[in-house]
Amino acid sequence: MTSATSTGTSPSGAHTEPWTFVAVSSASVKRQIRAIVEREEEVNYRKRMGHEWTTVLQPLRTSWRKDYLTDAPYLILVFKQDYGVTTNGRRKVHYYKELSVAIACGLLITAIQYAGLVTLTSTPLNCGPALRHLLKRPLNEKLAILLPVGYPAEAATVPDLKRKALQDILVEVVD
Ligand SMILES: N[C@@H](Cc1ccc(O)c(I)c1)C(=O)O
Repeated sequence: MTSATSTGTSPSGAHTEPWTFVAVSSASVKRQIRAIVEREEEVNYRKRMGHEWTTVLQPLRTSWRKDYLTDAPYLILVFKQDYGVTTNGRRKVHYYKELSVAIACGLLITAIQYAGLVTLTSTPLNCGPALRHLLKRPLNEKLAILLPVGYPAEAATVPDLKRKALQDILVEVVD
């Protein structure tokens, strides 16, 4: 809850706040989300993604099986609002909506981490409409990301990812 509050302070194009955060703790809804995601991801991994994509993911040990969707106490689904609707029913343009939602997701991930919890950035391919429907979200909302949130399992391991060196990511322009 606190994480969503801090994320709601995120900057957005023309301050249109083009996001909706859906926090799911219901075990039965989490089960339904898992069924939708695993059904699509199995096809993604087996057919749609192709050899190059699945090969590059191998060190990260991802797969179509998503135990975390029912293990995690919370699933936060972030929806991007393609446009807003004013109180008198008119459409409101949402400027820079992709970038605004991406910034908000970054803040949310950071807030979760600062709260002592963990998450992962999951991007259920081709599941947006079914998840939007399940969660009764309106047509102007598109799923941007799904974050399972909780404490790490005792036996959890994470890949030992190396980061690019500072000189490879920072270009300084000085007088
Ligand atoms: N959406 C899939 C596949 C996936 C996974 C990790 C990743 O960095 C990338 I790029 C894609 C999934 O969530 O498993």
